[in-house]
Amino acid sequence: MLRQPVRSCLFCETRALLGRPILQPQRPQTRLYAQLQRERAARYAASASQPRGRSGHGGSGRGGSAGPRSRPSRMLLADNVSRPPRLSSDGRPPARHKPEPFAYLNRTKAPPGLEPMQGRKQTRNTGDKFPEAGDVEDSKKRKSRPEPFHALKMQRALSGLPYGSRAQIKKQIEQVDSFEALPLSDTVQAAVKDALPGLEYRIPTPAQRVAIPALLGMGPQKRTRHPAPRSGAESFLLAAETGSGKTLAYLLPTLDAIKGEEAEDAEREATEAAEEAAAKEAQKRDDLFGVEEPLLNKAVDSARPRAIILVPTAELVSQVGAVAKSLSHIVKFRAGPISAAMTPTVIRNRLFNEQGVDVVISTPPLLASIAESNPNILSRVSHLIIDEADSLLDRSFKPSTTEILEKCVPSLKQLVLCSATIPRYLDKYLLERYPTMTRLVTPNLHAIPRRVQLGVVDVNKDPYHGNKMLACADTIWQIGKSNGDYDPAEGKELVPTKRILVFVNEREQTEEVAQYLVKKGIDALAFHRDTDPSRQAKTLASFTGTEKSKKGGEGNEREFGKQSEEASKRVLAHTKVIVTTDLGSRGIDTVSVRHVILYDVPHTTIDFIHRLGRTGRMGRRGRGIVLVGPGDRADVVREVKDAMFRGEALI
Ligand SMILES: Nc1ncnc2c1ncn2[C@@H]1O[C@H](COP(=O)(O)OP(=O)(O)OP(=O)(O)O)[C@@H](O)[C@H]1O
Repeated sequence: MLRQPVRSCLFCETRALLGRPILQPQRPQTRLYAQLQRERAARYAASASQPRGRSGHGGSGRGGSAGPRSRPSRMLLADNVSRPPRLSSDGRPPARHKPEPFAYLNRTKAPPGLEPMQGRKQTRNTGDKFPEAGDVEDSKKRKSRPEPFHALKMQRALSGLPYGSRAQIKKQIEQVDSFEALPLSDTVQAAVKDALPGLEYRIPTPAQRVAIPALLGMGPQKRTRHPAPRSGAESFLLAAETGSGKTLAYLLPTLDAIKGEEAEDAEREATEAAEEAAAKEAQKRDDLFGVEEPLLNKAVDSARPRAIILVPTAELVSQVGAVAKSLSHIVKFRAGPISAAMTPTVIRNRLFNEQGVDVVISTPPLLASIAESNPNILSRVSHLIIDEADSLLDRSFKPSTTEILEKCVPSLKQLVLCSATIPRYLDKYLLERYPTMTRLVTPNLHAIPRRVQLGVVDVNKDPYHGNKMLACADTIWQIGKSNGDYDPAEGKELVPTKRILVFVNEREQTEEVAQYLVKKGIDALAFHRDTDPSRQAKTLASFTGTEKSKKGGEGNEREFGKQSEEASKRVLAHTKVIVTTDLGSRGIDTVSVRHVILYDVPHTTIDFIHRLGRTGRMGRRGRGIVLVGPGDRADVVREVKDAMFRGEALI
């Protein structure tokens, strides 16, 4: 009986019809190829005698378990595949008929005839030849090196300062190693010791070394593109990193200058009075029957300060006012700090004092409104200082700041803008408005102090699962519980209580986060623009180290402790927290703060610098912790962290 053929697929039938393997390659029968075919045929014949496997059409199974009638794999390599090609009689590889399209792959040297042609554009790696293996590696290395500030370049908020200029400034200020080396008068020198009594405070900071000689008209100054004008006020931009003593850097030369002016005025008045007396005497001698003129009381020169310092917040008014007051004991001048947090009576008494006022410290809106009703108040100002200039020339403060500036112009001798950052908008504005302005910058401008470390908490991970408030509370508990942060050998202030600043981006969040922290047994207070001014001062006092008396300190302890004890039984002892916005990040000298938590990733590097600048002040140690939650720019945080690690300036 004729055996029925096994049911097979179209593929097998077609093969049977053709009488040869259907996918037999149509290549020229070279000797090597013929040998390969013979070997394949033998293997095929051997496998055909084996029992049939599962594969219907004789193809090999997937995992390489070839069936009995399986077709040999087309991927099989010839046994002699690794043999080098046979050389011709002159020792060269046999000539090919046709150059294969991929024949030039994997070569490290250009084949003869393919050398670069004359006048052809050369490759970047080697200049005039085909890249060597080493060159290729070099270029790979160059390419693979991650480009710094990739994410930050997208926002690029700060104006740059070349590293060459930084090195030059560093070299220039190296020689000044004491306050005595600075061109300050003896009285001001003596006052420095009074204002900075600690032993560690004997060396001027880079900001002071750069600014003091320049503001006194001595020392090397870096001019902008245009030469300084012969007449009119001199203008300066003092930019130095946070916590670098900028207040004294502008205050000391200003006091020196106004004391000099005062002495000149007194001398001139004395000469004028002597001349007047001599003239009267002569007139009396000539006119025997003349009636003596009655003595008139000279009008008191009240509310006509010689210097004005503008700052953005009431807290800064009291901070700078306190420094000025401590200097005034020796330098002998009258300082009048005024802010909206004071009563109208206090403001009036400070400004319209019958003994006069020499230096007024104020916020721009308040002074602008006073100057509207009393224009005389700005008629004698010779020195105007705009502290935190990046804020005061920003949209919200700019109208009142420029109004004061314009009113001061007729008598102004020196304008000083002071800031920890030079944002690009400020740079542009100053180049247009004050093209001759002298820029006094420090070598570490825009870098976060070296002793500040940055940690990152990934809120998306366990155990927070995106809950930022929980992550914040947990971080604070960990800081509060740790005991390794306070090193008595490190600074004079051994802080028994840990002070932590938490920065949020939106004002509304301050209350929300503070309340949550209180629920978790943490002593936390919200600090924002709408906080009651007297409470604001109390809240900040223990953070800025301005609480002097024990009584005041106890008051603050009570202010802080009250809420958390009410809300929770489990209380984190010896830890105080302020939850604040950018308001708390400008200029406030929070010397006792060792930890700053960035609850939100700041919008720009400007905010990074100011917020992290509340810790690690004046060479102290500090730690910043960023909570990176869902939707936060982790790439920006990574780049800031890398830059801090390398000690580089942010962009
Ligand atoms: N030469 C000095 N040596 C040691 N400490 C100093 C010196 N000059 C100032 N300080 C102290 O450094 C601290 C910071 O000073 P200041 O507030 O002026 O810094 P800043 O540069 O204005 O900071 P910010 O940019 O945050 O406004 C103050 O406590 C001040 O007393």
